[in-house]
Amino acid sequence: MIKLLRYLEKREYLYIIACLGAIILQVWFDLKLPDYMSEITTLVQLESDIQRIVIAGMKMLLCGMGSFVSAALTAWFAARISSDLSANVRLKLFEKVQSFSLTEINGFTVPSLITRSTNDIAQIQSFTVMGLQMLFKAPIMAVWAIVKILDKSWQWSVVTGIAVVFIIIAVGVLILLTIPRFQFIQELTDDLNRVARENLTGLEVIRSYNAENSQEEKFDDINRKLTRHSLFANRILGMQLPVITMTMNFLALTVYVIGAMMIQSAASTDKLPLFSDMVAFSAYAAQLLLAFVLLITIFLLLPVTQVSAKRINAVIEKELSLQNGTEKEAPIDKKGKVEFINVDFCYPGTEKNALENISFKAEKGETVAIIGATGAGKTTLVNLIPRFFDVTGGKILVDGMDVKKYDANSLTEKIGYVLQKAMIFEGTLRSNISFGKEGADVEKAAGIAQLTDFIETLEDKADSYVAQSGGNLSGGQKQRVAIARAVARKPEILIFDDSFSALDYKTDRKLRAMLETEMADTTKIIVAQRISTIRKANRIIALENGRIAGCGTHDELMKSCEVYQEFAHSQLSQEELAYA
Ligand SMILES: Nc1ncnc2c1ncn2[C@@H]1O[C@H](COP(=O)(O)OP(=O)(O)OP(=O)(O)O)[C@@H](O)[C@H]1O
Repeated sequence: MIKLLRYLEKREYLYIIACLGAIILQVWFDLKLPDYMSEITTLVQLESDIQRIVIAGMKMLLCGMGSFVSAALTAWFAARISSDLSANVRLKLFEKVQSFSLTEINGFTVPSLITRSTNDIAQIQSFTVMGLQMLFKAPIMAVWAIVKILDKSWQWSVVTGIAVVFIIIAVGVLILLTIPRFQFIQELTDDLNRVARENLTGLEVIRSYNAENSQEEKFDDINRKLTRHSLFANRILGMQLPVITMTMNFLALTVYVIGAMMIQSAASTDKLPLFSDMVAFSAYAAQLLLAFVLLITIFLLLPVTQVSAKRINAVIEKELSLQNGTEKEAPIDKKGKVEFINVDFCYPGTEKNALENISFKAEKGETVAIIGATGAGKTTLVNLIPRFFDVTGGKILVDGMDVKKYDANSLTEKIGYVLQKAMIFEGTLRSNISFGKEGADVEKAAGIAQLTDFIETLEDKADSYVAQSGGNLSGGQKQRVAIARAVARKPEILIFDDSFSALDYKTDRKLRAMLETEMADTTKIIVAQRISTIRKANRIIALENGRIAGCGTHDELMKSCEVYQEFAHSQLSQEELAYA
């Protein structure tokens, strides 16, 4: 938690000082108030002038108002500081996650990164807002109140001491009983979110398989557990206030009983000061108890917050597995050239190489295709070019320079990557196509990606609204938007990871023809399952279990590569080849 405080800025430290000032003021007002109570009691007993009583009453009222104003100021400053701190931490976390490679993201997992950026930060924020008020106020209040009561009577001090010990134990036990439950509740909430999310995203599948009942059972099971544990935790926690009130009442009663006995046996001149002291003492004792309740609450909540702080720090301090290079450009002008030299790759945490001894070249403007069975390593291979992962053996050169030497932005600037699953952002078709490239020629890119006909049917053309994840687009439209986005960057290298699979044969053919003419100088690396898509490639790499089974043109592979022949024969009977 302390580590996170480094994200406070100068302005917030000033707020902390102001907050501290407001707290001291509030404690002063709170503890000054019983003095006037005692004064009024004495004045009433002595049947003094009503004016003096009113003045003392006014002072008491002012103390009450002063306490209210300083408490409000404390809350204002605390809210400001905690909001600023969480905003700074959230930004830091976001920036760090942006710099992660897939290794780190897979290591933490996406749901966990989301929870850390939301729930864990919310926990820090609520602890800070509470902590700032309690952590400062409680010790000041406790010490001040002890100083005030010590010179009164040792009998009163002893019963107050007993009440303090009792309340520390009672509140402590109650909180300790509930903390593990709350941690469990957090896990169950995650589970509930997971099932609810699965339900919403898989609605069509659930309906078409009549699986509503089994989904409902899953939900019901977690929901029941959550309700049971929440009920237990809240019932226990609900006991806290009655225990505190009961202890305070008992303390007040005992102070009055002891006071009554002391007054009875005191000399008549001491009776009145003793009575006033008793009134003031019970008010101080109540404040002292409250201070300890605050302290114990904050100390017991600290471990839970500590867990959140550790989870956040783990992300912020995570060492990047990919070190960014410094070179912006390769020393020799070989634009668009990609070369794999004896590349091996093994996923973190696995033992078997996903790729082994991969070597091939793609010259500027060439089309190199990669084909292979499911799990052969096609996606893994193309993911290594923009450095989503680093090779574990051999090297990859882009424009003649090792990809590890490039500054990350300079490398990605050269590459237009279309993922297997098209990623669409909420916005417009235009914002999606020009994504990451201001001033991109959206209409031209849309033309190459065979989107123009579709755009023309829309009322707002390229400025038409696109829902989150492309919810209002078809699979093929999404893929074409993603292709247009990659093309709009005018990259040196275009990578298509099975990006034509959702297109009909005719659109696929037209799109490839446009790529050949309009992007003639761009190197194209195409992962595909259809022979028709890659038949005309300059080079085709047939992958089998992470190794190259054959490399050459379609005709060469048809003669020499068994893996490729199997692919071709399985598709020859289909219309596909005829369209190629
Ligand atoms: N993040 C990962 N961690 C561990 N192993 C992985 C990971 N991603 C893929 N693999 C494994 O690496 C191998 C190659 O996977 P890859 O996704 O590259 O195959 P692919 O040829 O693209 O398959 P498909 O055509 O089905 O997309 C598979 O055995 C897969 O299980």
